[in-house]
Amino acid sequence: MKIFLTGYMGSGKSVIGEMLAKKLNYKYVDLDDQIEVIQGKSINAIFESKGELFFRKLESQILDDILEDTSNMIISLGGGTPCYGNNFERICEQKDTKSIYLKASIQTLTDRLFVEKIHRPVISHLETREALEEFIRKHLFERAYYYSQSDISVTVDEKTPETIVAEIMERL
Ligand SMILES: Nc1ncnc2c1ncn2[C@@H]1O[C@H](COP(=O)(O)OP(=O)(O)OP(=O)(O)O)[C@@H](O)[C@H]1O
Ligand SMILES: O=C(O)C1=C[C@@H](O)[C@@H](O)[C@H](O)C1
Ligand SMILES: [Mg+2]
Repeated sequence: MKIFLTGYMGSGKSVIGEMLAKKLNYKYVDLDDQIEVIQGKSINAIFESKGELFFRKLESQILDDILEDTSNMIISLGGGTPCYGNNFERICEQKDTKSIYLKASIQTLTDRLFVEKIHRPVISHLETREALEEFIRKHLFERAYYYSQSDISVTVDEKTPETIVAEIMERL
C-alpha cells in the first residue's frame, strides 16, 4: 500500500510522514528531498537557476518513479504536487493507495511559515506576516480544491505530531 500525504506548505507532511513510516515500518519517501538529491541542489537553487516550470516537470517525473515502485511506502508530497498537471489523477488511479490531507488553518500555516519561509521559494519574497497571511489565504483557497479530494482529511491545528499520527492510524 502507498500512503500519500497532501497539504499546504508547512502543514506537516514531512514530519508526519517520517513518523508514520516508522510506526508502520514502511519505506519513506519525501518528494522534495528526492528532487534535491537528484539535482544535487536545494529547491530554492532549482527555482532560481532553472525556474518553477522545470521544477514542476521534475516533480511529476519523480512522482512517476514513485508510482512504479511496488513497495509499501509513505510519500510526503510537495505542497504543490497534487495541484499540477494530472499528478493527483495518476495517484488516484493506482490500486492500493490512500491519500491523506493534513488540513491546517491559515493561522497555523502563517505562524509556521513565517519563521521558515526562507526555504520555500513560492513564499520567500513575502516580507511581512500580513503579506504572507494574505498570500496563503488566496493560495489555499485555490489549492484546497485539490487537497480536499484526498481519501482522508485530518485537521492538524493544535495537535502534536504524535496525536496526528495516532489519528491517522485509527482512520486507515
Ligand atoms: N503538529 C505539529 N505541531 C507543531 N509543529 C509542527 C507540527 N507539524 C509540523 N510542525 C512543524 O511545522 C514546520 C513545517 O512542517 P513540515 O516541514 O513537515 O511541513 P511540510 O508540509 O512538509 O511543508 P512543505 O510542503 O513546504 O515541504 C516544521 O518546523 C515542523 O516541525
Ligand atoms: O507549495 C509549493 O508549491 C511547494 C511546496 C514545497 O513542498 C516544495 O515542493 C516547493 O517549495 C513548492
Ligand atoms: Mg515537506
